[in-house]
Amino acid sequence: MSNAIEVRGVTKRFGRQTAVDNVSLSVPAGCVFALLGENGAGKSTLIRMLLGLATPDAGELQVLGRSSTADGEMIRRQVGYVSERPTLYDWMTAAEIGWFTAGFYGDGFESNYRQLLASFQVPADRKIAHMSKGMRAKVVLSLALAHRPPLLVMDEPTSGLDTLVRREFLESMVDQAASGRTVLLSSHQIGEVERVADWVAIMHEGRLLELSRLDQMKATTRAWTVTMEGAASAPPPMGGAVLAHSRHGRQWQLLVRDADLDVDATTAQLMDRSGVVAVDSHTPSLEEIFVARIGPDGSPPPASEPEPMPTPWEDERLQQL
Ligand SMILES: Nc1ncnc2c1ncn2[C@@H]1O[C@H](COP(=O)(O)OP(=O)(O)OP(=O)(O)O)[C@@H](O)[C@H]1O
Repeated sequence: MSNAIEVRGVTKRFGRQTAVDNVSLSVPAGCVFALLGENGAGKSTLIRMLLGLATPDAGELQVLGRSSTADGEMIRRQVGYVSERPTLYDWMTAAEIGWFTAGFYGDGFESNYRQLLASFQVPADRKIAHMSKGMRAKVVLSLALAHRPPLLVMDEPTSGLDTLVRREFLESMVDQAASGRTVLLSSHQIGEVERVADWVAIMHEGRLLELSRLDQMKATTRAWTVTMEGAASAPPPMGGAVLAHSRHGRQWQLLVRDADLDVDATTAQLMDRSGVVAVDSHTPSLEEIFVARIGPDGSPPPASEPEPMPTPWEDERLQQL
């Protein structure tokens, strides 16, 4: 199993601001990998370094086996990139932009591009200036895919699009991954990312807080509601790491990470404790996990640090793929 992207100990500073702080991660080939984080978390800076558009102060980045610092131009030729603020020539039609861009790529670009436009139902003879945001986004995606890149990198591709177009866009990401392409997606749309991502990394103030397969993250994390007889001043003790806790009257709400999670046994143990009258639990959404890790107002999480999740290169199951 090869990795499409390798990032090792990467730091990037702008003056006194550390935009990316000692980040290491791997993106396995053929998956949809989502980079989540609030504004200013460092996602775009990391993506720009991967594509050789910014230089790290420390660490190494590799994309498709090439060094981002030494081979940035070659990487940008191989990768399909949708930037946060893509620019298109407004006075061109969709077809003219394809013809223009084809000059930078090899044979087949223009016919692939025309097919992609047709599949997204974008009229080739329409001027960019006369298109909706959603239609422009589809032109940008068609341009990024027309040279059939093995890796598609998208920085907030769905921001500003309406729900239906966002959904269509993200579903096409899953199709891309199903056809063997790797997709790196940076996004604020946590609910939608949850529907498409295989792997999730959560960044906060330049640091990587979570890195895991999404299914593994959800299988090892549980949201508990424990109702007490009276207002207890401390939450009930839990096995595993408490990512966040809060109290509402007689109820404690806890988000707990436990690699050896046994819901029935934990429920029974909690019910056995004096003062506990009811225990309820559910698998948390990615958004609940995100908020617990980042803190509701962007502040650091209040409770104990969780065990780090296995990194892609340590995850035995992944190595067997
Ligand atoms: N060229 C630059 N010069 C100075 N500071 C920068 C520069 N680029 C980014 N930063 C700062 O680095 C930090 C990380 O920014 P970055 O754009 O990477 O975050 P982000 O996670 O992509 O946020 P957003 O989702 O808002 O785009 C921010 O504090 C930002 O202001």
